[in-house]
Amino acid sequence: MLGLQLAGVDVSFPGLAAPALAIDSLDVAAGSRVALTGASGSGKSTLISILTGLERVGQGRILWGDVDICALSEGRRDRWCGANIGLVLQDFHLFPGLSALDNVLLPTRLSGAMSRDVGARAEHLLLRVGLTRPTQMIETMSRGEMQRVAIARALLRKPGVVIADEPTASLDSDAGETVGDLLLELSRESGCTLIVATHDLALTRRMDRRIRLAAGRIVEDGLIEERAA
Ligand SMILES: Nc1ncnc2c1ncn2[C@@H]1O[C@H](COP(=O)(O)OP(=O)(O)OP(=O)(O)O)[C@@H](O)[C@H]1O
Repeated sequence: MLGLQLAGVDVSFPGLAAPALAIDSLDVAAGSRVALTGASGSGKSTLISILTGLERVGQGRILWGDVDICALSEGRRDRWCGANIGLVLQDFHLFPGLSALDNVLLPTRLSGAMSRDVGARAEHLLLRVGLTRPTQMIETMSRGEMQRVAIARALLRKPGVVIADEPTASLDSDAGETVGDLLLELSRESGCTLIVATHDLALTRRMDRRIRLAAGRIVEDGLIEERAA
C-alpha cells in the first residue's frame, strides 16, 4: 500500500486567470480511503491527472511512498504509474472488439508484464467482481458490468493505490452501489490506498476521509464519522 505526500503543487492552463490546482500540502496515509469532492470545475480531475502521472505539474512534488513521480522521466513515470496505480474512470476506457478478459489483460500485455499467474489472477478478479463469462465481448455488456471489468483491470497488478474518477456517475443507483461496494471491498482485501473523486454522497459517506476542493484549492478536509459501511 502506498501513502501520498504532495507539496507545493501548482497546475495552470493557458487562458485561465487562476491556477486550476494550487495545493500547498496534502498527506494521505497508506491504506486510507479518501473521497475527493467539490463542484464541477473545482479541480478533482486535474488532481487525479497529476497523481496518476497523466498530467505534469508546473511545480511541486508528488511522492507515492518514497518515489517522487515529478522527478521521473516521462517514460519511467508512465511505467511506474502503470505498475503501481490502478485507475478506474467514469467512462471505463475499455476496448470494443475485445472480451472482458482481454480488456483486463491489455495494459499488462502492452507493458510486457504478462505471465501465467497474471492470466489466472485476471480470471479470478473477473469472478470476484461477479462476472462469470470472461470471453463475453465488452460491447455486449451493461454499463455496470463494464465498470466491474474496469475495476478488475485496475486491481490486476496489485497496485499500492486505486484511484477512481467519478466511478458511479454514469450508472443507475443499483449498479453504482455495486461498484462502490466492490471498490471498497477489493481495496480493503488488497490493502491498497483508495482515492475516489465523486459527487455521490452515499459513496462519500462510506470513505474514511473527505477532501473538498473549490477553485483548485482544498477548502475542507476531515474524517467521515458516520460511515454506512
Ligand atoms: N486541458 C485543459 N486546458 C484548459 N483548462 C483546463 C484543462 N483541464 C482542466 N481545465 C480547467 O481546470 C479547471 C478544473 O477542471 P477539472 O476537470 O479538474 O474539474 P472537476 O472538479 O474534475 O470537474 P467535474 O466535476 O465537472 O469533472 C476547470 O476550470 C477546467 O476548465
